[in-house]
Amino acid sequence: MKAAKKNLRDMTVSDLEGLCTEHEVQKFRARQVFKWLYKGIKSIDEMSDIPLDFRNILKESFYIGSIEIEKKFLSQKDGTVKYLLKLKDGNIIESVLMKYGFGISVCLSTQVGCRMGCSFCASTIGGLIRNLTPGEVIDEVLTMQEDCQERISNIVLMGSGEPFDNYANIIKFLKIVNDKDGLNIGMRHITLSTCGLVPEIIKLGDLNLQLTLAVSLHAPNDEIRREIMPVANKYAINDIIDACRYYINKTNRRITFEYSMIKGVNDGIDNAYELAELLKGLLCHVNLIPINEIEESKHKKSHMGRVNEFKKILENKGIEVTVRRELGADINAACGQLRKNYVSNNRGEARF
Ligand SMILES: C[S@@+](CC[C@H](N)C(=O)[O-])C[C@H]1O[C@@H](n2cnc3c(N)ncnc32)[C@H](O)[C@@H]1O
Ligand code: SF4
Repeated sequence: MKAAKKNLRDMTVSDLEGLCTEHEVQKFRARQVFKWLYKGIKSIDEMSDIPLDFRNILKESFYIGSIEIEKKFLSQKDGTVKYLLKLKDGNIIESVLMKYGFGISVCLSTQVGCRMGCSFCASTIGGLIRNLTPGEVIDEVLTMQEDCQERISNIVLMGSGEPFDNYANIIKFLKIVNDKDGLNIGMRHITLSTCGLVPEIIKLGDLNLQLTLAVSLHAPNDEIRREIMPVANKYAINDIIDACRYYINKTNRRITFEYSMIKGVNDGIDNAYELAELLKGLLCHVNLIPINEIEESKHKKSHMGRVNEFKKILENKGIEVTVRRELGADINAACGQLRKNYVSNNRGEARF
């Protein structure tokens, strides 16, 4: 049986060079083909300077990916746009476009669903359906860029899914995004957020990519973390902090710790002191986020007064803190909420 065709945007320049070698085509054609993929073409036939023979070879095994906009929601409050995007196989993902003073930032999904089971997160309801390919994540960017008619300058991998649970594809995605003939977005304009998979934090540190790593900590100790994040049964908080220290030493980059504040669970004054102690001496920044409540979870958001008290304690201990601005609050702000409301599914169990 013939293998299914692949999205040509899954290929890095070196993958395409491999293809050239395989078909005895001159290597420089690889970059030529790659360049075309980011010039807005919809078919391989539009690659006018690529010899017909090679175009035919490409057409046998590849197509140029595209994603359909299924629905679009525009926030009346701040101009944030949330998209429900339909993949080739019919799966739905959500992506968000935000306008800031410095440019346009997009928040991308890396998987269809997620298997990590965090108790406050809508993305994990229904479990993991499948990983996104590098080209599909690229196509999220291109679809939003075409729709808004402006260049996207910043990327955050903070939509549905755990990027480190799809490590190889996400590294490929980063290479393509960063390539001057790809999307030409500098690593310093990219943030990757993880729930704290220790081996992958170390592997990424070894690559020294200069992107911003955000670690979703959400608790100052293992006991509270295990209550809300099943992944904490696999990786202890001290091992995460050690991996972060390794990452900082390798890259010289400041790490962001995400701390979603849940009333009565992780927002105690003692929790703030414990967190300050845990992060003492680390090159880091803490982002406090009052959780977005979702109907499937009993968690409630912390009062703003408590969030500010928590912030002050960390600041007094010398830790840099911001309280994250809530964008698109009027259009299902919690990540995964739009998709979940659109696709009805059974709750998936985390496997730890
Ligand atoms: C959806 S996750 C995707 C990236 C990665 N899986 C992670 O957990 O860091 C991005 C961030 O959104 C946070 N998040 C998820 N659900 C939330 C909610 N209901 N309220 C506030 N933050 C939430 C996560 O904890 C994480 O910091
Ligand atoms: S917070 Fe991140 S890791 Fe946890 S369930 Fe949501 S997407 Fe997955």
